[in-house]
Amino acid sequence: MRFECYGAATAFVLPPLPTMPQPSDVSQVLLSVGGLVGREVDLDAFLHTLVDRIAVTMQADRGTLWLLDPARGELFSRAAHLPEVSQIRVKLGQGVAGHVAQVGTPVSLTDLKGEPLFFADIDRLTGYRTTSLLAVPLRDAEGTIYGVLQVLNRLGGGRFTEEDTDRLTAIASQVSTALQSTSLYQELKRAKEQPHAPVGYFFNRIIGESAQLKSIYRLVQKAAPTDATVLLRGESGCGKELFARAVHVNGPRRDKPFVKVDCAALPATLIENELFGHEKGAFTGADHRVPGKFEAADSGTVFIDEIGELPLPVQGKLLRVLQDREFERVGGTHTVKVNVRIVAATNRDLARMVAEGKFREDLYYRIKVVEIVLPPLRERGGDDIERLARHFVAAAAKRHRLEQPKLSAAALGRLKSYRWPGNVRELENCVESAVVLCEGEILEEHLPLPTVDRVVPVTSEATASAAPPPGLLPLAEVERRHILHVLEAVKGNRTAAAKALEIGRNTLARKLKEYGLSDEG
Ligand SMILES: Nc1ncnc2c1ncn2[C@@H]1O[C@H](COP(=O)(O)OP(=O)(O)OP(=O)(O)O)[C@@H](O)[C@H]1O
Repeated sequence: MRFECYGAATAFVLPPLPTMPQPSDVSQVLLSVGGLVGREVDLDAFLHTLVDRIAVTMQADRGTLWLLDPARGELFSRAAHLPEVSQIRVKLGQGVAGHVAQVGTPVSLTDLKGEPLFFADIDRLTGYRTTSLLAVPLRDAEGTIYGVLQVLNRLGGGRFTEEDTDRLTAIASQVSTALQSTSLYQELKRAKEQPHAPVGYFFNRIIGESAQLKSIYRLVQKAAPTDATVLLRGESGCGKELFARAVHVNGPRRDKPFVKVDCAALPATLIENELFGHEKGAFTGADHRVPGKFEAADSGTVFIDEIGELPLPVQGKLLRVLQDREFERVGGTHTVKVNVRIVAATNRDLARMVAEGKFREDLYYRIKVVEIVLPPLRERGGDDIERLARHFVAAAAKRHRLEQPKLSAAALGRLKSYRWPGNVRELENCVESAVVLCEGEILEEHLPLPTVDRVVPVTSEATASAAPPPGLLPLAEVERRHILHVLEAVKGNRTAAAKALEIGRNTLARKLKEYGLSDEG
């Protein structure tokens, strides 16, 4: 069994269930859930609501929707009351769910001690104590099993009755019908058509259905199961790290560490140390041997973010890791062998850096074995912007425990027409701010967006003009906003911001002061 943590997200913690819910009948669960399907905004949220409702209807403490990953012969928890871990995977035939998926008949258990079907490892690892359990198979329109619906711990004690089994079976058949109108169904269909393409948690936190993103999903699906080095290119905030994680969790190293090194966040002098570690006595104050990220990631993946910032001497050392999987720690002579996959990302034009002698050509070719170019948000089309915006509205409302606001047509129009220089990260921040500031409905005025998007037409003539046409921003304002965008894009890292702006850190500090922006951090 494996526990997997997808992406940066931590386990999905659900609000507590109401105590002792009133029993309601099957049609009632599905009636309420049916309404949600039509408004599927976020598949994760939808599935969790579904599991919530099922648990309440079945008077159970917890519920799990397991799905089958045919390529690996495993079941994975696609949505569950599972605050302890992100996901559980079990082999077909393993545990009650694995058994039900294999034989296709429901199982109800109460006396779990010594029960051979019960896989106690899950309880041991989560710390949850299962006292009763009911699991039924989920079948598609042709009757093929593709998952299991399971509830745990009947409220008030005792076992799940035969009537409960019938009720959960009826729910399972209706859940299957409901799922057919979600993108999950497409995912399952795809898995059937391509039996070697495993399914599950691959893109489940990546929002986007545009043609560009779909072709990227296909590329990731091809590249991930291999050990090929992947280079992700794209503007800041367009999802490079998210896709780097998708490459990792979809590959054979998914159970091993995913270790990130952000070259833009580190002074050049420290990058070598960070990647390769150092020996005791390597420099003043080095009183222990400290392993670097490559050692920490052994057997896993090292994600090198902003690889274009790597100083030339360190580039040589990285090349050796890529060629021979070995290196020496800083200040050491002992050769360390590592087994890592490398995924790198950049928003720089590496080919140009090669031409300018700033990036080693041999390293460039070594890292771009598979090159994935992520489109800027503005090129992904209005539909993807809308999907992302709705997803972020729901996520921000949940995070801040606010009622989910509506998104007015005008606000949505504005979001769709804006150019998003900071890409998805900027959209995420913009929507979050609007969710916090609005009252029940996000209007255009709640969106912290400039009234004029394009900085190009704003010239010194415009600012000098005695009567500038309305709507044109003063140059200083454009600069102020641009600095803010850049800072947001680099998560407030001033060294990285100064680099992106091609100005010194001191100049940046001066400008921040000048524009009344925080001088901190
Ligand atoms: N397709 C997407 N679906 C959902 N969230 C996304 C998507 N793309 C990006 N995000 C979110 O936007 C933010 C920025 O994404 P990420 O950090 O992966 O971008 P990046 O390209 O690596 O940025 P940088 O170059 O600045 O490091 C994150 O919070 C991420 O979760």
